[in-house]
Amino acid sequence: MTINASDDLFDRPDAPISPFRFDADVARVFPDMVRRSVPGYAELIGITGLIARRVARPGTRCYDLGCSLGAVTREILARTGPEVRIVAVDNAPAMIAGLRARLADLPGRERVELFHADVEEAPIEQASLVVLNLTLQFVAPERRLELLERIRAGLVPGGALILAEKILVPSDRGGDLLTALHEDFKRAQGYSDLAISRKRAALEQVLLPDSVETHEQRLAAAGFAGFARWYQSLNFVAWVAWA
Ligand SMILES: Nc1ncnc2c1ncn2[C@@H]1O[C@H](C[S@+](CC[C@H]([NH3+])C(=O)[O-])CC(=O)[O-])[C@@H](O)[C@H]1O
Ligand SMILES: O=C(O)C(=O)Cc1ccccc1
Repeated sequence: MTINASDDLFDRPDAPISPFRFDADVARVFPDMVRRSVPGYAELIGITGLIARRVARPGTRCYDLGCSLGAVTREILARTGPEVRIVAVDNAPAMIAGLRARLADLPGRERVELFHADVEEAPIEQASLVVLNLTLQFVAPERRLELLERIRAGLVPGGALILAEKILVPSDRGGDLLTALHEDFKRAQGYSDLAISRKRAALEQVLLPDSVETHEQRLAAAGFAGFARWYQSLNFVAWVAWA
């Protein structure tokens, strides 16, 4: 599979039908799609690596849940020592296949284990870091707390969860402004109005964002002792939480 094609999926006459799926067409354009759709994506990945450098411990594992093509996995690999293992999980076959191909000639790849699995079924053990980078938003809302509880239970002392999400903004002047600015951002990245509105429709029943308050209440309810919000760009937010 050739990866790194530019994302014109939602402009094509054969544009993906709703609902949005992480299939081979999406995998092919994913790096371009995510970079042009998530403001500050590169920074999000880079700082995740810096957090990994601080919290990853020899003899433990770092989990990249919903790894797609492994941007987080590769960043953790670059920032951690030889005794740290990385477990990358995704339930989309095209993503796992794409990541396997990308790892083939990467130094340190023997530290990475790939799993084609649902994050809700993946065992989480001896974890010094678990990353949910733009993944929890695709898990059924009523099962999100259970997943966070399982993650917390799998963390070693001193371990951390990184959670990054598109957030639900209030329908008020500030929230509407963030939503409009996200569309402006996409337009400035070269997406057409048609592509933007088709993708919005395709994601509607699939990507179900929670508000900042819901996320923070859930982190507390899952038993995390504390958290810090370390990133926001428009309607994208990231936290680090510790057990
Ligand atoms: N239940 C599930 N189980 C396993 N995988 C899942 C599940 N639901 C969705 N996925 C997978 O989660 C990924 C979400 S993309 C993550 C970006 C990446 N983290 C990055 O840092 O580039 C975010 C986005 O596209 O907005 C996709 O690869 C899905 O197949
Ligand atoms: O495009 C969006 O609106 C997003 O929330 C980001 C995104 C990026 C890649 C796949 C799905 C959603």
